[in-house]
Amino acid sequence: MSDLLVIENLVSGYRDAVVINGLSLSLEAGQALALLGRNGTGKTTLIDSIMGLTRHVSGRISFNGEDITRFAPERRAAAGIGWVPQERNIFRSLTVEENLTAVQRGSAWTVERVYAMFPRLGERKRNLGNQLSGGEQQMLAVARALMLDPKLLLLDEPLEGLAPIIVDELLAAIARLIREEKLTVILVEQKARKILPVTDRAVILDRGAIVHAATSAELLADEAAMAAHLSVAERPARPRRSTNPVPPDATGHNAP
Ligand SMILES: Nc1ncnc2c1ncn2[C@@H]1O[C@H](COP(=O)(O)OP(=O)(O)OP(=O)(O)O)[C@@H](O)[C@H]1O
Repeated sequence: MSDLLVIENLVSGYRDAVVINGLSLSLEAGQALALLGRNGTGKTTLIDSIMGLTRHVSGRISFNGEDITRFAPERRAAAGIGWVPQERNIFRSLTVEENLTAVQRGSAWTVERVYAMFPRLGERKRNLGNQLSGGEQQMLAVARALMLDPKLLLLDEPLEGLAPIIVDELLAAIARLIREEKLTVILVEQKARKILPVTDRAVILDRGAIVHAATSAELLADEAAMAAHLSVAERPARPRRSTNPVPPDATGHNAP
């Protein structure tokens, strides 16, 4: 398989601040990469740099055989890079269906195909964006990105702040995009153990550089690397009795 994305010695950041420090990374078409690391290690800055939203200092980014280093964000999107930022970019005053058709490129991804991937969106197709739960908004944000028929999908902490039941539903859809649709994906997440089962490879960032790279299966089995580079909260969950008799809010909002 050929590399869809190649990043060579990238240095980038914001105004005077250099955040990404000479990072190199390549991703084959059809691969899914987990982009991991503690808070503030540069994950979002790397995603934003791939999208052309940061200050470029030096280095090179190639996508689908083309040097896109100097491309504006819209040109990168047109070249096939789909982006779902942490802020869930959806039109809140449009219905679910209008959100989808507003961005459709007459591509492989139709509204019906999106509803087959996210049945919950089909059920809510006449609801406005601002009437959706957090989890539904996140599904809609991913679905909108799909309507642009991306070759590479960048997902920046899509699971953050969602109730466990919605996390599992969204993760199952992302897993289908990776395994069945063979979409190339970079998935940013704090909870490594949640996403490593659905990705092929993983890199861990610290201070804007890759400090560990492995297959996802290797990293999942590597307690020492997890402990060294990821948060303490990333220890395997032990079964324990619930102290809270109220189940989490199944709408996707955090339980109080
Ligand atoms: N707009 C900005 N201007 C200047 N510095 C920024 C800006 N955004 C982020 N930074 C800095 O860049 C560094 C990396 O932040 P970044 O958001 O990329 O980390 P992250 O790994 O995605 O963290 P998190 O998991 O908390 O989102 C941090 O030190 C942060 O303070």
